[in-house]
Parts: sequence; structure tokens; C-alpha cells
Amino acid sequence: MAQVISGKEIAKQLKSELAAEVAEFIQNNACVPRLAAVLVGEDPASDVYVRNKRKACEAVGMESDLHRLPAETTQDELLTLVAKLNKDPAVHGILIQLPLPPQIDSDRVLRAVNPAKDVDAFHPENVGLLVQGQPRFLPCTPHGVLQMLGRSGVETAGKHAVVLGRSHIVGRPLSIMLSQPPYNATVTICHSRTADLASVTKQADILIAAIGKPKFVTADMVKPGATVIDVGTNRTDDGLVGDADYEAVGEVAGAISPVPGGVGPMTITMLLYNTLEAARGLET
Ligand SMILES: Nc1nc(=O)c2c([nH]1)NC[C@@H]1CN(c3ccc(C(=O)N[C@@H](CCC(=O)O)C(=O)O)cc3)C=[N+]21
Ligand SMILES: [Mg+2]
Repeated sequence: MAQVISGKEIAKQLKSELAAEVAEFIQNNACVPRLAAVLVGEDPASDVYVRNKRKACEAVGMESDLHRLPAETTQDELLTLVAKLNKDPAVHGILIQLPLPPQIDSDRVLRAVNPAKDVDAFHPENVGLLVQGQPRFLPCTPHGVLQMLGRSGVETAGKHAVVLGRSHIVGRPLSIMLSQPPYNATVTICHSRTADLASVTKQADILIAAIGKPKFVTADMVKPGATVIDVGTNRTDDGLVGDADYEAVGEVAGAISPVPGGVGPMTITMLLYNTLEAARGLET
């Protein structure tokens, strides 16, 4: 059976490191890092995520506010709130929980967030900086995946990393980061239109499953000994299921991350990291 890469355990370790850094920051600056989370409408999954994010803030000694808006909120109303948070000097990080209701243009709203407070790293300015190798914030899920690899001793330099999925939140930025120093992997992105997908994924030393389809990655798609990181969070009748068939893939892989207890807790932890970075940005 493969080595289990426990995001939950690595996140615990990271949070204890962060708690010490937050305490030191508060001591030196007489200011507590603060995250403003914006939640529009009623989505049970979003509720859980936002609650977990706020609990995690509290656990490392940071403040968080929840701005809960009704499902019928207009774009202008949301933009007015964003403008207020942008200006509020007590707010260091702003998180607009996705998805937003259909009457709202998400890209328009994400562009309105002050890039210096954009702890999700979704603003085009921050995406551009990342692509140029000068990131301001690292996007949370990709950063979490890279921390899981690094802290499990998985070498990336010179290895073939195959990223399955091209979303703007995970696959695309992660593929860029893996190709850059200090990771220096050889990267292939595949997606729903890739021909002969299994022949590509089978070449991966590191396989990132971020396609959003339950148990999509099967054992025959994985090279023996490969590292598999499962980014999927699919809600099914069997509960939360990853993008990989964990049991079968675990027989072939050298290391694999579970769902739950894998990338999810790391995503939240890297958000805390970015909120501290945003607060530190005020010093300079
Ligand atoms: N602006 C924005 N930023 C995000 O980072 C963002 C978002 N919107 N919208 C939704 C996705 C999804 N996401 C997850 C965070 C934590 C877990 C997580 O902690 N999962 C636990 C299980 C939690 C459960 O039981 O539901 C685990 O995998 O162990 C999962 C998914 C962040 N997202
Ligand atoms: Mg995030």
C-alpha cells in the first residue's frame, strides 16, 4: 500500500508554525491579522467551508468577520461591500466565497478586490505576477499541494508532473508553479479533451487529480510508484469523494493523498498564511 500523504497532519504542523508567527506579529505590530469572508446566498457546502476557515483563523490567533448577504444581493450591493472592505485598514484579507449567485458577474467582483488584500490570489494582477514568477500571494489550493509534496519529501525538480484539470483556481496556476523554480518540474496539463488520457497520466511521476469527477483516476492510469495528489471534493451519496479511486490507486502508487483529510485542510491553512502575509504587507 502507498504512503499516505495526510494533508490534515501537515496542516496541523503548519498551523502550529503559523500560530507562533501570528503571536510574534501581534507583539511587534499591536495589530491582529484580520480576514473578511463574504458569503452570498445559502449553499450548505459554502457554509461549511467558511465556518472551517473562520475556525482556523481563530485557532492561529487571527480575527475573522463573516459578511453574510442574501441570495438576491445585486452586483452593485456586493461591489459596495467590497469597496468598504478595501478601504477598511483593520481588514487585511478579503475572501469572496465562490460560487456566487447567477445574477452576479464573479470576474467583475474579483477584479474589484484590492489586490493587496486578495488572499485567494484570484485578481488578474496577482495572477499576472504569479505567471511572471514574482507572486504577491500564492493561490491557496496549489500552494497547499506544493507544501504537501515538499513536506513529504517528494522531489519535483526534473520530474514529470501531470496536472489533470485546467481550472483557474487549481490546475492552471498549479501547473505554472510546478514548472517554475524552486519546483522545476516538467509539466503536462491534461483535460476533458485530451486524447488517450491514460497514456499521458501513466507517464507521471507526480499526478495531480483536479478534474472534479468522482473516482475518475483509476489504477490503470497510474505509473507504479507515482505520487498522486487528489484535489477532488465531490459530494456524492457516498459522502465526500476524491477524483481518484483511492483504494485501487493506492495499490499502484508510491504515495497518495486521501479525501477527506488531504488537500482540503491545506487549502484553508494556506489562506491563513496569506492573511498573515497581507497583514505584513502593511509594514513595508
Ligand atoms: N473564494 C474561494 N476560495 C476558496 O478557497 C474556495 C472557494 N471560494 N469556494 C469553494 C472551494 C472549495 N474549498 C475547500 C476548502 C476546504 C475544504 C476542506 O477542508 N475539506 C475537508 C472536508 C470538509 C467537509 O467535510 O466538507 C477535507 O477535505 O478534509 C474543501 C474545499 C475552498 N474553496
Ligand atoms: Mg482559498
